[in-house]
Amino acid sequence: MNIISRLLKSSDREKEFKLVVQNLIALYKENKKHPSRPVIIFLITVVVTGGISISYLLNKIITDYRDKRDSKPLYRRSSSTILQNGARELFIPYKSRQKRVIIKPTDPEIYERDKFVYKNFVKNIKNQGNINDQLFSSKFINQLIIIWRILIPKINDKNTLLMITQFVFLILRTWLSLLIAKLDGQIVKDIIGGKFKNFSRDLVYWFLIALPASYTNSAIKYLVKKLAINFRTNLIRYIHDMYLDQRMVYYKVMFNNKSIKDIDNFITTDISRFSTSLSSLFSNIGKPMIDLMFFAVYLRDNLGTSGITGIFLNYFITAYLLKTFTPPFGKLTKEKSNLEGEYYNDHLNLINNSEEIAFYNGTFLEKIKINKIYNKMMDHIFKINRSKLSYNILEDYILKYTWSALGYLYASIPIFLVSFNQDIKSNSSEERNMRQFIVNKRLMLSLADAGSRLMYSIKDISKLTGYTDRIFTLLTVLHQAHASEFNYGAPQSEIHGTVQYHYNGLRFEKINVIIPSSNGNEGIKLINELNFNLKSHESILILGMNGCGKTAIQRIIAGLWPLYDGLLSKPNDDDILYLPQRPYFSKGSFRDQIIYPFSYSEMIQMGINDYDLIKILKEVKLDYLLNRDEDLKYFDSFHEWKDVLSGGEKQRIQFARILFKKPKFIILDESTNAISSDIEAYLFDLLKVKQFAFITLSHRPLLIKYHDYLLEIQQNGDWNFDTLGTDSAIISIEKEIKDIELKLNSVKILETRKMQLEKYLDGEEDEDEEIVDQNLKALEDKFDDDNENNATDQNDLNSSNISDSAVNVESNVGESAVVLTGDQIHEVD
Ligand SMILES: Nc1ncnc2c1ncn2[C@@H]1O[C@H](COP(=O)(O)OP(=O)(O)OP(=O)(O)O)[C@@H](O)[C@H]1O
Repeated sequence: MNIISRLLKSSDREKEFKLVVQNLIALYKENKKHPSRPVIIFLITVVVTGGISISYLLNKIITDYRDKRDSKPLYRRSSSTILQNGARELFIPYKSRQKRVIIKPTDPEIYERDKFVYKNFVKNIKNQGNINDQLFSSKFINQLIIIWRILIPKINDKNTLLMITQFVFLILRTWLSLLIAKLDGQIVKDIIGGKFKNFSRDLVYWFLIALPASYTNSAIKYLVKKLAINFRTNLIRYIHDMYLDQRMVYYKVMFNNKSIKDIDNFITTDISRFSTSLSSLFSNIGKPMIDLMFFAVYLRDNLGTSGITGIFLNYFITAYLLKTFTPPFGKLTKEKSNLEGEYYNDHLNLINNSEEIAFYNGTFLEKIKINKIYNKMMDHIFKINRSKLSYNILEDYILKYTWSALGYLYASIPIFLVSFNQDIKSNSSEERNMRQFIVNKRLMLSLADAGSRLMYSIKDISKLTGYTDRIFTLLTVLHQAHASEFNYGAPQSEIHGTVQYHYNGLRFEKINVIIPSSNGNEGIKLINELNFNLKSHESILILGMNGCGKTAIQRIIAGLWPLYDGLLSKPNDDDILYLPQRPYFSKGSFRDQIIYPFSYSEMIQMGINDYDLIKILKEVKLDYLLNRDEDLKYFDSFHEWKDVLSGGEKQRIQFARILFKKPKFIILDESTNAISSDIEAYLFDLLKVKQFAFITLSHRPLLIKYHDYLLEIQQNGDWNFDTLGTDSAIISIEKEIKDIELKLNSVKILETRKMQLEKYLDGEEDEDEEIVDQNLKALEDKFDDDNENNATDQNDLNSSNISDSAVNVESNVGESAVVLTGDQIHEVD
């Protein structure tokens, strides 16, 4: 009450205020007499870092104790089970127990929402025209903001905690630097003053302070790496969940008209570079910023406002100069990543197709190609280095030398000023000056170091703009291909076919089979208004010349190609098994090849064991493989299966997959052309006996006899549909007779030629040479005629290796101008 009444009187209030100010000034002066209080600061630091370490240790001891108490015997379990909600369940061995980790898939809603964000961004950029992609341009910042949502999806994310912890450590480190600078000055003062006792005490402080200092440094480095890994994992999960889901983006992406080259390189390399670059940028910028603030406040007391203004003016001029002369690192880095990706892919292509290239003797051509891209990459790297050279000279001159000189200048200002003012030189003032100089110099150097690190990070940001742009492009392209209304580059109005699911059969109604266009044009039509209906347990042979569009039908059924028009009725996707022209073999055991695309744990869940697999192998006549190799007996052998198995064996493994999965419908694309005819007949009979409904795509009329219907596709896109019934065997036999006649003819030609050659070599004159020539000509003409009639027949019997008959030979996503079908490749050969 007393105070309040006094406050009410203004004169008293004035007195009171003066008193407070006087007290404060006295306190400040008192404090100035003991400017260095390293002990207190040191103690606080030790308490803070000690507190963190002790709580960490306690936590560890408690969890270790709990682990021991609850420990269960360690047993191996499948490490990746897919739960019903699509989440992955992992069991990770952890100390003496197993840790269960659940990884939830990205919510599909997020993709639907994000799709529009990327779409609008691209639209806006288009409208705004060519935007500068250099440092801090709006494009970079906006791209980063959009990607940021993937890196840190919610505020209370563990990455936010990591960033805050990193921030705390950065402040702690700056604080420790300040402390070390003071202690440094103090030690020099002790030495000059010859105060051994103080010197020894300060040295002990020095060693003690080194403990939290080194801990802090390592902690920051660790946190930067941890954050980079977390960023990468978040991005990769987001991308994998989109790239590898039911919509088969990894396939469709090649039809995106904005497609990118070497998508694999984007996913495997660029994401890692982006994450590292971003997380280290946080500490690269954060630390010098904190340093600048702390040191500037401290130095202001010693150097005065004009000194500190000078320093900052210095910074701004430097930043301006460096920014002006910075080469476009973002663009250069982006281009470098592209070239590195191409170079890597060329090597990958060489390894993947080594046998084929070796047979063709294509080494020289491949070498030229690889060297060419390598040289291009090196030219580019040289260009970057050249542009860096002049920039580095400027950078070094300013940051290393000019700044140090200015640092000395600023650090000496207070000393000279004091000396000029006082003009007295006592021992104690010299000591004080020395101490102050040492402290100022150290802080100035730290300030310069902080400033230069901030300037160096201009280069890092510039590089980050390049990585960000690449990641953003990747995400945009993936979102486009992932959209449910993905239009394969065609105008949206072009795609209006209807797909009906859960149909107990397979029905095509007025479906035009069209090659999707990836450049926004209307696609090329292969088959006109196709109609057919296949019920369960029935079979159909789709016969046609190479490139007429047989595999295209399969692609439409599988949803890889769009349904431009008509109605497609099909069973559930789980009820259909597609056997591609080129069998695929995954990395894994022999068992994994038979049960593909199922996993071992799924096989167990299905109630199937290795004995059942042996039965299956017996049925497809592959059981001899099991006796060949001790490992194979137990299905646990690991090999490069695509190289180890013969063409026919690979195709028979495909039949084993049918017997394992037991689908209702099977689509076989040239799936028996490497199998001997007796086994081929046996396998088709097996399909009939087991009552599978199947569609065979082939150019071999010999297969007619195994089917109920025949769909013949003409070169012009027209087609005929026939019900075969009992006729099938007759038609098939007729075709076979023609085939044998054809072969007989060719043998006759060869025989006649051989006779001619023998006579010629024996030096005999052939009186009837002309007659022989005429006969030969007649035979050859007949051969050509027959051949034309049996055009669809010509390639069948000698196809020995199915792996040669690739469906597509295009290697680079986005370059799908013309794609050769398997047999077109043989023809070109
Ligand atoms: N992604 C693509 N881009 C452009 N054209 C393609 C693409 N895929 C296939 N084609 C073309 O479509 C046509 C039909 O291909 P498809 O694979 O259906 O032939 P096919 O009848 O199965 O031939 P084969 O009997 O040789 O296997 C071919 O001319 C092929 O070059």
